[in-house]
Amino acid sequence: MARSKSSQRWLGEHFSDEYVKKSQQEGYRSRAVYKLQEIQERDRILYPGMKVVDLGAAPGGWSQYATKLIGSKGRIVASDILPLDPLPFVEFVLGDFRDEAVLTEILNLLGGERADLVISDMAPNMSGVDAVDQPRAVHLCELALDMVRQVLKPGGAFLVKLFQGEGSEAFIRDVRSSFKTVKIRKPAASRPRSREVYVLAQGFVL
Ligand SMILES: C[S@@+](CC[C@H](N)C(=O)[O-])C[C@H]1O[C@@H](n2cnc3c(N)ncnc32)[C@H](O)[C@@H]1O
Repeated sequence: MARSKSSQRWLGEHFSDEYVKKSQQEGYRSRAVYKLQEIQERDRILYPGMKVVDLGAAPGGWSQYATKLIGSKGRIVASDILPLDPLPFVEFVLGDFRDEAVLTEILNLLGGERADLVISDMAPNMSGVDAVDQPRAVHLCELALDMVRQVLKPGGAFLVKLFQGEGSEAFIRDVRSSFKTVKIRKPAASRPRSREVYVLAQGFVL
């Protein structure tokens, strides 16, 4: 099958990327793991025994990394539209997180307790047309925030990928209305030319 110039460029960058090589050497399923690792090293959001919800978890790099830090007494409920090859200590819900049934299953797996942390690395399928992609991406973040308000315990934290552009400042203001502190992180593994940043919100106020 013929590949477009942009997909050829993506593949070229992907395979020469130092984080791709590192993830393959270290047995991680994605290069995205180094974004979470850098945030963890700075902000210490993961700790033993905690309950974590990982939205948009496939192929599973973030969940893999999180299980190492939360240990056997912790719990990870991961969810994605795409299937996830099983990971030890990770409970998985297949489906669109916007479906009521997915939310119900996540809540069931949390065993009647709220989560300490929700992480979301979700991104919509990009069309390449900014006027279409940006509102879609921000809307996904808003829906993730709605879900967070239903599953997170008071004092809990939320880490979410956001694309800077139209609507992103309004989303950050919305996050601020429910959390004591909100920080923006741009890890080294996040490609400089990408407008993606991570919003880290801590101290959830119910
Ligand atoms: C960048 S990947 C996540 C990578 C992951 N953090 C890792 O380390 O392996 C984004 C994921 O978001 C998922 N996603 C996008 N929209 C979603 C939705 N509405 N519900 C559930 N998952 C979604 C995609 O299927 C994709 O697997």
